[in-house]
Amino acid sequence: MGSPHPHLARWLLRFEDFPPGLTEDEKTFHATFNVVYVLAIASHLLYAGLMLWLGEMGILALDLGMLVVDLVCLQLHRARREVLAANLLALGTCAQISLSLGYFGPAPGFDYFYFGALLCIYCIRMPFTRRLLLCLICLSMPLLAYVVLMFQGVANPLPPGWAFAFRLINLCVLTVFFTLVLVQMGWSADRLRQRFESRERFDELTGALSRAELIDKGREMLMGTQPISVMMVDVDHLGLINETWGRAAGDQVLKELVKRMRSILRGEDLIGRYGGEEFVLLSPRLHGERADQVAERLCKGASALPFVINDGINSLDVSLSIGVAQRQSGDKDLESLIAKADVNLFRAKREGCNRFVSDNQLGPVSRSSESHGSRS
Ligand SMILES: Nc1nc2c(ncn2[C@@H]2O[C@H](COP(=O)(O)OP(=O)(O)OP(=O)(O)O)[C@@H](O)[C@H]2O)c(=O)[nH]1
Repeated sequence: MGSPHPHLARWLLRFEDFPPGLTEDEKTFHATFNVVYVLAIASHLLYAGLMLWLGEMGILALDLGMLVVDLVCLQLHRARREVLAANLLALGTCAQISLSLGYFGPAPGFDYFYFGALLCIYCIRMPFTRRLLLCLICLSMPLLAYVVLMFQGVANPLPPGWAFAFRLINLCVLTVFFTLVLVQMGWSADRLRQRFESRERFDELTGALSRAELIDKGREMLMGTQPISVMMVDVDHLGLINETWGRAAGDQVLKELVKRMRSILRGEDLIGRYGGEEFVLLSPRLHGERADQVAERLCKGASALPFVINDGINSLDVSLSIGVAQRQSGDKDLESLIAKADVNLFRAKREGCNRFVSDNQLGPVSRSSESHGSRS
C-alpha cells in the first residue's frame, strides 16, 4: 500500500468490517480512529479506577465525563460522522486538560495532551480555516489554564510516587496515540503524493477530473452535511458521430463539451469523466428545483451553438442527456447517488435523448435540436 508502515496498516485493517466502496485512505482513517477512540476509552477507565482508589472524587468525575465523550465519539465515528467525532474528541480533550490542570497544577507532561488534540484535528479532512479555528480554540484553553496556574503556584496534590506513575501512564498512552495519528497522516500524505506523481488526477483528453479523483473528491464532499446534486451527462449518439466524422471529431466534441459545461457551472462544481462519453457532475449546495434548472441550462446551453470539427471545416449539432440525483439528508454513499443519476440518465435516453430526468420530474428540453445534424 506504499506506506512506510504497511504491517501496522494491515494489522489495523484486520479488525475492521468496512462498509462497501471505501477508498484505502478512508479505510486507514477509519481503522486508525477506531483504535484511537478505543484507546481513549480504555485509558479513561484506567484513570477513573485509579482516582476511585485514591479517593480523588473531583478528578474521577472529570474522567467519567470524558469516558462518556469517548463513547459518543466512537459511536459517531462508526456511524460515519468521522469529522464530528474527531472534533468532539479534540475539544473534549482540551477542556479536560484545562480542568485537570486546575487540579494537578501545571506539571510538565500535560502539554502532550493538547498536541495530541491538535494532531487529531490536523488529519481531519475539513476546510483549512475551520481547522485553524479549532486548533486555536484547542490551544488557547489549556494554555490559558497553564499560565493562570503557574502564577498561582498550584502544586500536584498526589504523593510524589503516584504523581510519577500517573505521568508515566499518560506518556505511554499518548505515545501510542501520537504514533497512530502520525502514521495515519503519513498514509494520507503518501497517497496524495502518489496521486500527484502518477498524474491520474485529470482526464488527458478533456481536462475533466479523472474518475478516481472525482470519486475521492466526491466522498470528501459527502463527509459534510450540505445538499449535493449529482448529474450523469451523456453525449447523444457519439458512436454515430465517430462513425460519420471520425473519432478525432468525436474527441473534439468531448473537449468542447467540457469547456461549455465549465462555463455554465460554478467554480465549486466538479466535472469528472466517468467513462467513455459519460461525465459526472457534482454540485454542492444545489438541490430541489435549482438543480433541475441547472440541468436544463446544461442541456440547452451545451447544444446552443454547433460544435466545430475538422479544423473548422464542419460543424455539428450535438445534444446531451442528463440524469440528476439529489442527496437525501445524511446520505454518504457516492456510488449509490451516481447509480441513481445513471438510472435517470437511462430514462432520459429512453424518452428520446436531448433532455434531463431528475428524481422528481422529467425535463424535456424545449429547443428542438437535430442531434448530430451537420452544418457546412
Ligand atoms: N471520439 C471518442 N469516442 C468515444 C470516446 N470514448 C467513448 N467513445 C465512443 O462513445 C460511444 C458510446 O457508444 P454508446 O454507448 O452506444 O452511445 P452512443 O453511440 O453515444 O448512443 P447513445 O448514448 O444511446 O446516445 C462509442 O462509440 C465509443 O467508441 C472517446 O474518448 N473519444
